[in-house]
Amino acid sequence: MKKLILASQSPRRKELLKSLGLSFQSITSHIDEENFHLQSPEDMVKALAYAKADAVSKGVEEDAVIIGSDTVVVLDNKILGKPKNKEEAAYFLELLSGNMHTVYTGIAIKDNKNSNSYIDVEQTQVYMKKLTQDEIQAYIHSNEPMDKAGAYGIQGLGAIFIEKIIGDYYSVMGFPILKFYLGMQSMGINLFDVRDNY
Ligand SMILES: Cc1cn([C@H]2C[C@H](O)[C@@H](COP(=O)(O)OP(=O)(O)OP(=O)(O)O)O2)c(=O)[nH]c1=O
Repeated sequence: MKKLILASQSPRRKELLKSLGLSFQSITSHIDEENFHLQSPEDMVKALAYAKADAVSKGVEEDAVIIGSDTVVVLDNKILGKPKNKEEAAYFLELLSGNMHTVYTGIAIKDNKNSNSYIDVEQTQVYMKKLTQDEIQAYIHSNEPMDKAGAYGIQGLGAIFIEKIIGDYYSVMGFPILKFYLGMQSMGINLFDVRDNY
């Protein structure tokens, strides 16, 4: 039976995959994300998602399917990853305040048995309300921004700042569920069978 492996340490990705009723193991990949910064956001998140899956695939058994994902926030051609400190989190939130930005999430699935892979990217537009300095500081104080691309979490307290989104909510959270389903399908793996048998 094939084994499902999530090449991620992200609690959000684990939670979303779990919500589909899938059993999986998660293994953290150690990729130097700095090497991927010169490309377009689409290419960057696809390359990073694949690099994470590929790195983990090398250390696991042949009969495994490995899933990698990567998320960035983009505003006016500026790529915002995870803030390095609270000052950078405040800077990111000031940029996003009152504006529309795009969240890009790449997904890669690699079947270790035949080396087949699927790589895709989802884009979602997010509209954030105008934030006051007090709101920015109070939000940073909650600590929620620190491990998240763009310094906010749509699924947590950050939800209070979101006016609307156009696109896939789960992709903003870090894992594009529909693309995952379609990707598995394109590789000849039926998620309904996986739920029951893996
Ligand atoms: C925009 C946004 C991002 N995020 C998160 C999803 C990702 O975990 C994180 C972006 O960082 P990533 O570098 O994509 O992933 P990660 O380092 O958390 O985990 P791994 O590389 O092991 O898979 O930002 C939210 O949780 N909510 C949001 O609204």
